Amino acid sequence: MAVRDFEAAARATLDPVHADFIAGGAHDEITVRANEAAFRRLRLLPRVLRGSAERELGVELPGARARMPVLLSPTAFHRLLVPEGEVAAARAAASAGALMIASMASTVAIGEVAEAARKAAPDGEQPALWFQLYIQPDLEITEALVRRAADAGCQALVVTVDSPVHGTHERNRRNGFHDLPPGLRCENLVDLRDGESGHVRQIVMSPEISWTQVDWLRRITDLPVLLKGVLHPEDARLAVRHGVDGLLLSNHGGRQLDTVPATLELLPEIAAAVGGRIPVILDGGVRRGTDVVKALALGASAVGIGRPVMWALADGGEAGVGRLLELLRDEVDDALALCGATGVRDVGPELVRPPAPPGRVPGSWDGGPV
Ligand SMILES: Cc1cc2nc3c(=O)[nH]c(=O)nc-3n(C[C@H](O)[C@H](O)[C@H](O)COP(=O)(O)O)c2cc1C
Ligand SMILES: CCCCC(=O)C(=O)O
Repeated sequence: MAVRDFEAAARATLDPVHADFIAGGAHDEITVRANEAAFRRLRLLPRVLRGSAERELGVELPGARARMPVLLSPTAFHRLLVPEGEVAAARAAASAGALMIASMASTVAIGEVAEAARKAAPDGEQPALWFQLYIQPDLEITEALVRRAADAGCQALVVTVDSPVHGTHERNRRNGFHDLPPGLRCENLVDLRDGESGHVRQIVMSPEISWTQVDWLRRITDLPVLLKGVLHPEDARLAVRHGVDGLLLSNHGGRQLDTVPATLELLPEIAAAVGGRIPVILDGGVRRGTDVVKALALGASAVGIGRPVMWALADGGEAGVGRLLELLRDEVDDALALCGATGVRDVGPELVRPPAPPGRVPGSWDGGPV
C-alpha cells in the first residue's frame, strides 16, 4: 500500500460530498496539482558508501520533540469521517511519535484531543501537540481560545495567515456543502462566550488581521508562535523580525489563492530568507518518503501532510492513520538509507538535482532554542 492508495480506499465508503471537501482546492485547482508535480520534477542524487545501520528520524521543533519528521497539518472536521474524529488522529499520532497540529475548527474540543494523545503516547513520552489558530478580530475570543489550547497542554500556536477571506472551493459550492451536519460542531468555539454554539460561521476570516495582532499574540502567551501560510520571502523576513518562532511554508494545499507556486518551489528562497534563524516546515503534496527527503534537502526541518490523514482516517480511523504514519516512516527511513544519510540532519542541498538556484542555498535551523 502507498500513501496515495488511502484515497481510493476511503472513497469506497465515503460520502462523495465529503470526498470532494477533502480533495478540492480553490478555483481551477492549479496549485493543488502543482504541489505534487513539483516533487515529481525534482530528482534525488544519492551519496554512497557512507551510511549507518540505523537512521535518526527524530526532530526537535519549537516546544516539542517528535520521533519522525512528518507531522499532521491541521485539518478541520474529523468527525465528518469517523465518530471519534480528532481523537482517533491524535491517538495514532501520539503512538507513532508524530506531531499533530490540531485545527481550531476541530469537531472535538482541544482538551479532549490532548487527553487522548497523552493516554496513547508510550510511557514517559509527552505527545507533541500544537494548536492551529485563526486570529479573530475579537481579541477577547482569540485570547480565550489561546487559553484553552495552553490549558490543554499544547506546546505551540500555529497561526494561519493565508486566509484573509475563505477560499472558494467550487466543488463545495456545486455540492451545496457549507455547514457541518446536525450534531457536529466546532467544539473549541462552544461557550467561549455566552450562547456561542460552535457553528462554523463563528470563525471569522478577516483581511484586517495584521502584524499588530501577531505582536499582540506574542505578548499574551509564552507559547512559541509559528505562522502558517507565509509564501513571500519578504514576509518570511518580516516574520523573523517580529520574533516569530517558526514558519509553516504552506499554500493551504491549494485551497486559498489558486495559481500560487508549489511550496517545494518556494522552499529554497524561504529557507534563504530566514537564514537558519527559525525552523521552516513545509506542507503541500507530500506523498512519499522521497518527497520528505527532498524537502529536508532544500532546508525544511520537517514536513506536514493534510489530505492523506483525512483519507486514512476515513478508511480506517485510528488504525488507518497509524498505518499511514508507519508507511511514511518506513519510506523516509528507506530513502535516507538509499541516499547514504545517517539521519534527517544529514540531508543537504547536494542531494537534489537540479540544485537550488545560486545565491539561494538554504541555511538550516540547528534545532536550538528559537
Ligand atoms: C479537508 C482539509 C481541511 C483543512 N483544514 C485546515 C484548517 O482547519 N486549518 C488550516 O490552517 N489548514 C487547513 N487545511 C490545510 C492543511 O493544513 C494543509 O496546509 C494542506 O492540506 C497540505 O496539503 P496536502 O493536503 O497536499 O498535504 C485543510 C486542508 C484540507 C485538505
Ligand atoms: C473554518 C474551517 C476551515 C477549514 C479549512 O481551512 C479548509 O477547509 O481548508
